[in-house]
Amino acid sequence: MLRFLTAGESHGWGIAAVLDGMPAGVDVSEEELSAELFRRRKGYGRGARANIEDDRVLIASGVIKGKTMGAPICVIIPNNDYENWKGKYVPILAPRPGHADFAGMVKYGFDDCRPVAERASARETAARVACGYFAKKLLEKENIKVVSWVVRIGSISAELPPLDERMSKKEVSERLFELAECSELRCPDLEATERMKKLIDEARERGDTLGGIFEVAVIGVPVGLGSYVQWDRKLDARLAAAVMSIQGIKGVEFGMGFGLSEMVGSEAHDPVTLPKRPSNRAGGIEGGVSNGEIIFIRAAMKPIPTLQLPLQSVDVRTKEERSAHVERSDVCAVGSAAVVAESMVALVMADALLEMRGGDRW
Ligand SMILES: Cc1cc2nc3c(=O)[nH]c(=O)nc-3n(C[C@H](O)[C@H](O)[C@H](O)COP(=O)(O)O)c2cc1C
Ligand SMILES: C=C(O[C@@H]1CC(C(=O)O)=C[C@@H](OP(=O)(O)O)[C@H]1O)C(=O)O
Repeated sequence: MLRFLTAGESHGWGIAAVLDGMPAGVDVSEEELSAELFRRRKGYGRGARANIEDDRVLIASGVIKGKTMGAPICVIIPNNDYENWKGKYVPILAPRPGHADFAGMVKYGFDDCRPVAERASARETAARVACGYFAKKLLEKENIKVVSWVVRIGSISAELPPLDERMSKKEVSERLFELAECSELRCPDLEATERMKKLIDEARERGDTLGGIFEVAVIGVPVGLGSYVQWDRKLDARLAAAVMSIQGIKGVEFGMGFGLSEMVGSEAHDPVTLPKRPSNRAGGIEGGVSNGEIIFIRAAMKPIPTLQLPLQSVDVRTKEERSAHVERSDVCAVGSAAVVAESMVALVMADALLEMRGGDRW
């Protein structure tokens, strides 16, 4: 069983994670891990914090001579911003609508929302990406690859670029990913990227924020990961929970997802033909089990909750109406969320692979 826990607050000393259950013998490197962390941190629309952090990562345990040992892996990512916050306490007195502030404060009995904001923050996703890196390396040994790209920012949708009709779905996914890596928003449509950037600039000027939609594809998946025999073993349910757990994600669908509900069965389902099926409207999972096709996941992220032109809120001490707390923030982080989703998907896929194949060493 592959499992992980994270610890750490956004402006505390740092973020850490323990990943348990990685088999021995997987080649890993701090350089590659740092590159993954960079992919998450960068991106048009991110705030000033992204330039403060450099996400230098320490692998504190579980790796010897560049290979995993089968022992728990501990990763530590110091927060550079800690030096600027040390010894200071900035209370959050007016909960930000859309953030965890209000519900968290009531739940844990605080008299302001700062402790909530510190742990609810997506700074924690740096640790998820670190764990996801190890999962990706395990999957790579089985030629399974996880890729992602952004398809919408606010009201602007990407037109996915015309790709050669002779390309396989695998090649198409890989090409979309390559194009996404060239875009500051991780969107394969480079023309739409320019309009999306303008939309982000306009939102920033108005003191507003944006969300969007991204897609994740898992290529090279064998038949049989996950199971229909129990609800909590279904691969789609596990992947949906993993992606939904990312800060700001409000919807997840597989293949044609909600679109399938409008179709008749004869149009919706993918005929079974050998050696390959002609379509993949199911998105690679039937009955909670991978069916050998590419797994396609689409997820929606809501706009960032911290607004520079804030919504109405209430002072939690005086109970008087006032504007929500304002502080430094991202304007849009959909591309970063997509990288986090790749990591979460890789962790679920690696767990399902280990379940099916077993193995202490790889
Ligand atoms: C990569 C990433 C960066 C984020 N940056 C911010 C931010 O700068 N400001 C903010 O208010 N919310 C940000 N969020 C979203 C909040 O963390 C999230 O909305 C909040 O934790 C509440 O969780 P929920 O939206 O899932 O309910 C970010 C989310 C992600 C994934
Ligand atoms: C620090 C990260 O994301 C943070 C997530 C976040 C939030 O509220 O979720 C708020 C912002 O933090 P700050 O107020 O320090 O600028 C983001 O920068 C990161 O992704 O590394």
